[in-house]
Amino acid sequence: MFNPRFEMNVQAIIRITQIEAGVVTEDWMRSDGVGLKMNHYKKTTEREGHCAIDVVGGEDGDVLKSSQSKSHNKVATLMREVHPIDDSDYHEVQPKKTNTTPKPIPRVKQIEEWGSVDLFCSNDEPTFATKNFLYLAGRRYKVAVIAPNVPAIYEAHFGVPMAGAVVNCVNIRLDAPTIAFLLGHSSAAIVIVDQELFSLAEEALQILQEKSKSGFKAPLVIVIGDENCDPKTLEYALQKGAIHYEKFLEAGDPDFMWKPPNDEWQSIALGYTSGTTSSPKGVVLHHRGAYLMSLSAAFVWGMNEGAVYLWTLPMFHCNGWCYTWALAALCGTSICLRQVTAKAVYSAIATQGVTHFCAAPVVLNTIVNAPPEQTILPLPRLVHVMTAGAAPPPSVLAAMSERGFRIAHTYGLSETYGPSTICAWKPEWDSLPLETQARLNSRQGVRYIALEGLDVFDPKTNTPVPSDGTTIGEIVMRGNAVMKGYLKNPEENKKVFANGWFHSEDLAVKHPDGYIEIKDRSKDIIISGGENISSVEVENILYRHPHVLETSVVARPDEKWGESPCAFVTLKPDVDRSDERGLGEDIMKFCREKMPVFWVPKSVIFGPLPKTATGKIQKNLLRAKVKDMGPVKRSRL
Ligand SMILES: Nc1ncnc2c1ncn2[C@@H]1O[C@H](COP(=O)(O)OP(=O)(O)OP(=O)(O)O)[C@@H](O)[C@H]1O
Repeated sequence: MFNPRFEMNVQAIIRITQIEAGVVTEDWMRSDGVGLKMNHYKKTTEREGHCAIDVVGGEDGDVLKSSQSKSHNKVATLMREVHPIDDSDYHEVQPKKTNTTPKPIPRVKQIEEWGSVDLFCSNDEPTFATKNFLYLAGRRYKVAVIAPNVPAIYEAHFGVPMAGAVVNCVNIRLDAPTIAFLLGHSSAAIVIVDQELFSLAEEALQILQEKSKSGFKAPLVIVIGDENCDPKTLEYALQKGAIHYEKFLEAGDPDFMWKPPNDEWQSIALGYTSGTTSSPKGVVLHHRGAYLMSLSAAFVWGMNEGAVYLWTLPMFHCNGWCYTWALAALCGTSICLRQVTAKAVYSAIATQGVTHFCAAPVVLNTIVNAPPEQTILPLPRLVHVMTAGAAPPPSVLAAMSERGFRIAHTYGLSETYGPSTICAWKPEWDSLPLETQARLNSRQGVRYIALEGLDVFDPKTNTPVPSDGTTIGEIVMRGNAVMKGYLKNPEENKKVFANGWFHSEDLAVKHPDGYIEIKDRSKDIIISGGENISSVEVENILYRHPHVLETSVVARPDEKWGESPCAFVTLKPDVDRSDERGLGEDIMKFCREKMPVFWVPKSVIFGPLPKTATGKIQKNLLRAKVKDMGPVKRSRL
């Protein structure tokens, strides 16, 4: 098998709970129960103000809602009769038997009743419906969460796995047909949805029902209310038969004692890739990986107890790179942002004592280009920023450092629980010029501590490339911090785990100091006249042009050279756009001075760049656009 099974009897979530609870009270020693976890939460909150969950909203980043002891255990309670997940889709472990005795319930009658009204459970008595539904759902259920960064999605990261279920946080920027596909593919038994996104979920479920023809089992729908949102969306959801999230919690049993997973290999989370290069694939993560990655997420960043973390990174993206669980382990405070703007980020830093946040490079670009009246500089304290998701241009890293942010650059994928490498800072870099520091820090770096193996392989020989900084190969990983596999996708699993390694499809070089540097994704590399051009390197140079706010370079078909670079550029707001042709020529001239001539983009197109919810530029859409434009006709080179 691709991921070695380990014999140590480690139970991920329990360990995390132990860390939280172990520092606080002897109570914990008596049991691993959730009730005691909550005791801990309560005590810590009262004593030290930790573990609070605040919602910061609006343009101003004001705290809108504070929630200090939400009942993860109650969520878990409601799901207690469910057996462990059957993972037979992707490995051979036999499902474990539960030792709870199922209650006799009128199975058929209930299923019919639930299927009948507006797709949702319409039972007048939510408690009854919920408990019974979960029993009926059996042991193969997943709980989908469709929500921005609000406290409920954080809570779901605990309540759902503690119930033995798998949490599937859905990208909220997807359209209804794609969400319908995901819900159908994962067979979500429960959908927890933010009131603002209820109509989207409703549309998705309608599509799913139509497509399913027969055998459609309507999931139970739970709606998260938020007093800061339009009350009409909540009323509408409730009218449609959705259960109010708070009522759902109230219906739980506070004395419920949760059970650890029987096997550390049991699934904890399902997340779909963002689909920037292909259709979304369901990445299944296990408890052991989540546990190890949560601890190393804190460790590599030198995060201490009591960190104040701003949720700029969506929790639906690789479970917030495992910082959801890491923050609980550290008794950290989570500041949630419904919408990320530069103003809200600076405001939260000023008013909430933020010490850490994670963000894709495009978010950093927004922060450095924020109008001066929105910024709070100098920063009131050192703010640590972790960036990943795309290659950060050195110019953006330098600008962030100038503003007093300390950047940790990491690289990884949904398939590796988020980060797999970190560009570990070397003391000797301290004395280097800022630009050199930024260039060194823009390399992807060295293996994360939780990951057993990471290398750059020659794709033909499957052996490591030399550490010469020039030979390009594919980044491969293996070990605990690699997913179990893609859900219901044996073909892809076979492909990505060929030769006992996970194949990332990212192309990189290894430098003599062992640090890796990504040159491109294999699908993004531009092949012009037989020569490889790294779109990342062309972009990094374009980012140095004074008028360029954002850029992305893709291959355009070229009659003479096969492909040639085409640059999409968003100009800074203060640039005079009356002569776009002149601006394009100026950019090409700038490129000619700074890069080999065959790298120079032959077309420059101005406009906003399409992005995913995680801030990734959607090169697939740009490629489709250049395809429509047709090939470059007469190449002068
Ligand atoms: N620091 C980084 N530098 C360069 N590229 C990065 C960095 N971090 C992440 N990436 C890119 O992001 C990819 C992982 O993204 P993610 O798992 O979010 O989904 P996706 O790969 O965009 O979705 P899909 O596989 O459907 O295209 C990596 O394979 C890599 O190409």
